[in-house]
Amino acid sequence: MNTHSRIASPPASFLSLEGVCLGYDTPAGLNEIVRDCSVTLARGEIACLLGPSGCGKSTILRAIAGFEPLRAGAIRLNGKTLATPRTALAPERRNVGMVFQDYALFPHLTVAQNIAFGLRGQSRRERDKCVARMLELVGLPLAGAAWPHELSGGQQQRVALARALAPAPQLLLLDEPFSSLDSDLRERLATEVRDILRALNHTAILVTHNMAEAQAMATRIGTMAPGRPVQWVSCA
Ligand SMILES: Nc1ncnc2c1ncn2[C@@H]1O[C@H](COP(=O)(O)OP(=O)(O)OP(=O)(O)O)[C@@H](O)[C@H]1O
Repeated sequence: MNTHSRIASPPASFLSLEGVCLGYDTPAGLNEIVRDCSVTLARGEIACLLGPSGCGKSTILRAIAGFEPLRAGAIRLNGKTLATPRTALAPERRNVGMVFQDYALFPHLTVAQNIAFGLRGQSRRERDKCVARMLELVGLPLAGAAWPHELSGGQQQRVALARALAPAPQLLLLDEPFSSLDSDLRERLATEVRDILRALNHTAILVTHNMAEAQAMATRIGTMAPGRPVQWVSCA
């Protein structure tokens, strides 16, 4: 018997943060916000960052997206180095999508135009097909012609998710995407978004203050506290 066949191979690394340190320059010197954040995610994992206000959760997402320089460490995605203290791939070349707390839909564009916004390189036909697929995916198949202000908060957040997923990013970053919603809707939408991401085998990092939300969504939870390395636990 081939003994190697009985050895389970470790999950392939899709996203890795390796000893990442982040901070902001102040007149008094560097204000270090994130000290030594390390984690490796396989494709399809959903990681949640939990921690008190101001501990640096959004700073980590911004660094992955390309909007904060690394003070130490490295970030790699699907075999590509996104950032080290000496090199940084431009945000638009990272293939990373983001969803924020306030939806950030363009008010002067319809729902369909919002979703199509990141698809400018494609033909009209391809764009229309992708928009229809995304609307179906987030449960709003008839909302394409609506304006953002005609939708509820939960519907707008679904459109924001559709817009982020439309260009097929390799990684999705969600910064407290449910926090402006009431608690019932918040719970329902968290579960829906988890199911959508699972169906697509999508890798994502979610920032939240809410432990129940993290437990409902995550395969991995990173707990942050000021000045301490991020502590990661795996969820069943
Ligand atoms: N551009 C900036 N320049 C200087 N300091 C900043 C900047 N952005 C954030 N900070 C500081 O970095 C710290 C971490 O901010 P960050 O937004 O990452 O925290 P957070 O954990 O996401 O907080 P919250 O849960 O309130 O959104 C805060 O003390 C904040 O004041």
